[in-house]
Amino acid sequence: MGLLVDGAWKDQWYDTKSSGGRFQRKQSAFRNWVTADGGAGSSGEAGFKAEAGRYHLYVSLACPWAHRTMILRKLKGLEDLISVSVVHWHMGEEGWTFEEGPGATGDPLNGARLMHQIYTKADPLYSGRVTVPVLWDKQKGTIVSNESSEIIRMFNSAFDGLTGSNLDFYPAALREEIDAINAPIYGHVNNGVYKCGFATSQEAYEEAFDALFATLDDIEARLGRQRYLAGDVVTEADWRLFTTLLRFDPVYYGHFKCNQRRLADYPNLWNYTRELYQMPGVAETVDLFHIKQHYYGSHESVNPTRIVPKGPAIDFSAPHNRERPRAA
Ligand SMILES: N[C@@H](CCC(=O)N[C@@H](CS)C(=O)NCC(=O)O)C(=O)O
Repeated sequence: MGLLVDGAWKDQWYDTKSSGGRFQRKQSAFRNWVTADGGAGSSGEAGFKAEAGRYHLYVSLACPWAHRTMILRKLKGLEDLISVSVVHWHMGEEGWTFEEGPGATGDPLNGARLMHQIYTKADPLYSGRVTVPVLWDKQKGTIVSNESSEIIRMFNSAFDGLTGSNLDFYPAALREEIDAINAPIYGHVNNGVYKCGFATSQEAYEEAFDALFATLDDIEARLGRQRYLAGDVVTEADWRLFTTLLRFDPVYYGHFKCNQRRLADYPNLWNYTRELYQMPGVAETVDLFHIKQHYYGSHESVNPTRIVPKGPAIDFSAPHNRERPRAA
């Protein structure tokens, strides 16, 4: 684990000393947008027009942020238009690598050995963390974006003219509702589990833990009133939450000490997670081997023995009752 400083790699764990033991996630650096006509998006530069075969996605199958982009790529019918490289699950001293292994593809596109070489190819003097997902432009030879929340919005609409897809996970009429629910879920759940797991003071851990479970309690109640987070239809808010929920019992409950309750102890959340998992195409984006190997094997300060637990036994394919959300 490390980061780039003026284009040079430094092996360094997250700094929590200056923040009372709190893990603080840095802002993503590349914030351009692919758009239907190549015009600029809400940040960054113009010049990234949606075209078949032009863009490439770098992901880890372990990573919940990258997982969102893989789900949207699948559901929006973008698999033939946007190619993918999958990094090796182990993130060690050199960060993410293209070492080969089951489910890891290497980097046939750029021939890189390490993910940080993709960042310095885009910006030789880049300083910052080397994260996935990364959306790469083959034509310009640079990174379009390394911010998953924005990549999924590009996937949701920019390529519709090419794919003919009319599925909309960020419909105009629900945007306010989606943005309002995304905010606490990002802060207390998606990032909240990391704040628990990477805390280096008791106080920081407990603060994150309490906020996480208070938010899960709120969502549990909401899912007793309605089928999905923003109402009757699946939106990006559901996919953003899903990738964290999927990892909850296998990883966050134990490895990140998020153990007030298991996900399986929340009737609505657990049924909802299985419903989303069972939607066509979604299970194919899930790789529990990469997920468990990555977390337990890569975070040496959290799990020094790197032993990967065999359990728990979970059946994401078991029937759910979400046709009748109120009944739970
Ligand atoms: N804000 C980013 C976060 C991505 C992120 O933190 N990815 C993790 C993997 S789950 C990563 O690559 N971490 C490497 C590091 O922090 O050095 C996004 O949502 O795209």
